[in-house]
Amino acid sequence: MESTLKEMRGGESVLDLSPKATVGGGVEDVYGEDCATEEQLVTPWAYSVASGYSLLRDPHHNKGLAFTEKERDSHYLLGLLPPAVVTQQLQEKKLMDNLRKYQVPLQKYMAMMELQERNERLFYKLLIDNVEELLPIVYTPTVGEACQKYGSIFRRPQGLYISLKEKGKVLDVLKNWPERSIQVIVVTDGERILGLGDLGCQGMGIPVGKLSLYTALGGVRPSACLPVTIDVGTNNEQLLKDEFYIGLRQRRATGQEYADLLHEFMSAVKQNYGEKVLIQFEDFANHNAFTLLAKYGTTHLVFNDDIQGTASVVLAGVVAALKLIGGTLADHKFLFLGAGEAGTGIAELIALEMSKQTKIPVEETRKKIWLVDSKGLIVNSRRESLQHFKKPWAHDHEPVKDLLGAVKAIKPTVLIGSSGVGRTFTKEIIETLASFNEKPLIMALSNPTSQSECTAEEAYTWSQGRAIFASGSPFDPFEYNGKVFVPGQANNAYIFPGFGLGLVISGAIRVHDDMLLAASEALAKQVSDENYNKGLIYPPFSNIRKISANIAANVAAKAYELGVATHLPRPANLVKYAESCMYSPVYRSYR
Ligand SMILES: NC(=O)C1=CN([C@@H]2O[C@H](COP(=O)(O)OP(=O)(O)OC[C@H]3O[C@@H](n4cnc5c(N)ncnc54)[C@H](OP(=O)(O)O)[C@@H]3O)[C@@H](O)[C@H]2O)C=CC1
Ligand SMILES: CC(=O)C(=O)O
Ligand SMILES: [Mg+2]
Repeated sequence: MESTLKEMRGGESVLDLSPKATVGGGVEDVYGEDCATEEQLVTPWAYSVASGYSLLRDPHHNKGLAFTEKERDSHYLLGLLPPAVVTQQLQEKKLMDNLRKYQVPLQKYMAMMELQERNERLFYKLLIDNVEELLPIVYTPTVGEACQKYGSIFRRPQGLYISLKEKGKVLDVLKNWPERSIQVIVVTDGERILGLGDLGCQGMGIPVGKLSLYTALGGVRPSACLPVTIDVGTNNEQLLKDEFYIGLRQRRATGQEYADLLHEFMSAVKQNYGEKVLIQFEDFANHNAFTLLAKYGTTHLVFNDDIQGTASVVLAGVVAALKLIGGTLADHKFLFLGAGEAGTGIAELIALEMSKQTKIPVEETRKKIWLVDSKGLIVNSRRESLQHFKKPWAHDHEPVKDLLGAVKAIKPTVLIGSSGVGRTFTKEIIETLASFNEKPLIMALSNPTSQSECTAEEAYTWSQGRAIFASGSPFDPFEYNGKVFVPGQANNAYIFPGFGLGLVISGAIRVHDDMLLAASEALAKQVSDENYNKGLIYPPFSNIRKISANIAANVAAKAYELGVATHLPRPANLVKYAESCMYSPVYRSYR
């Protein structure tokens, strides 16, 4: 190995092989075979060229019937495939026809997961070309049901499972993952999966789904994506009793035990993959999410999708909606149902943007924003008992016990649902909101569809067709009084793929709030007059790769401006550069 490396570097030895040398990290010697001391244990990695039967079973390289005659001959595939040779387009047509025959969304989900494990490029070709049709399958709402039933539908493991049993060995577990050059990790501990609560280890469906969007929507290579589930147990009694449950059968570890495992994971990731790997926290409960973000925000490239990605997408929707509802951001009054990660994250970014636009301090602009939690309106008299992330929102007001009371008292122009509880925007609430707003903006963000604060039909009907409506999970267009209303999807899926791509292409080492604002601005700019005419405040997902390239470019530009970009020199045209970096699912020809 030493001589090979020496040859590669023109004869100059770059490794310190002295007995003192420690096991190295980073990209040069990720697995430490080269610089380990004689006493240290190493992983016996072997590279081989896939051919024959193993080539057909390798999802990264398998092309099924699309292998050409020449490839079949030179890769020992003769006889292993029937004679027909087809194009990727025909494979796509056949699979879409088959998928459309399934009546049950979960069957479609399972068919898509099987495809991902059988032929990765074809999976991404389908997802990219049919994004609006397949997003509700690989993502919300179906992924929620898949997580609930993950144990029963489990066939082959996807992603990396790190449980309390691996305490002290997390670095070794990372080394078991077959890919070495990782750029994006999405990690969950499964405690707040969408609005479905604690699904423990079965939350794995979320990092897997999010990362498939990183590739399909943002163009990050699949091999650079690593889904991780940290299993510290579950407090979900139903799962603990479920014979098919795939996780640790114990109640959740908390306190120091929890913090230690998370810290070991964060340290091992940095040691193994270096400084520039993006770690996206996903669907952690809020009592851990804010702490983890604050703790690792200064030492790692971390991003909390539920707090920050959601904030960026909602701010973009609100800014775009101003064209329809009128006024500036600071002219509006916001009321949230739900004061957790999503609610307070969005509120803070809106207040920040208002402050930037008006030059009024953020402590003042926050006063335009009100939040309701399970105990009612967040007001000053509750301050002492509030969790830290709610305190900035405790304004002077008498106590109000519920949302209807808050709508009447505050008279918001914008109503945002981030409670995780379905059907909480009742007829009376929407009618009251519509009674003092010509065009109320209603965003029912909670996922999956069952947890949406109201349906599109309810929002349009109860506001007599005046509401501008967007929701976290998709709703079909709805006809009211002869007019078709198209609801937008206010989901962080618009942001995180492009945001992550922007970090990767600039080699950013830290995330900054200004990058969230940059992403938001890029998204809002993509809404066209044609979209506005349909009542949409987001562009269609069918344009998502172009949208992601623009978001990535704006985020990367901000990273360069802030001096946290390490990919130098800065490419002149960042949109073109982002596009040129995107993964294409088209089959490659094999020699
Ligand atoms: N569309 C999108 O892109 C995104 C959507 N979401 C969705 O938002 C929802 C919330 O997520 P997140 O913020 O992380 O969750 P959290 O658990 O952090 O916050 C939930 C908040 O809702 C409040 N709440 C719960 N039940 C009620 C109720 N009956 N009445 C009033 N308030 C209530 C809680 O109150 P208390 O604090 O008193 O317990 C808490 O403040 C989820 O459904 C999630 O799927 C999240 C991220 C992105
Ligand atoms: C969309 C998302 O991240 C959530 O609902 O948690
Ligand atoms: Mg989430």
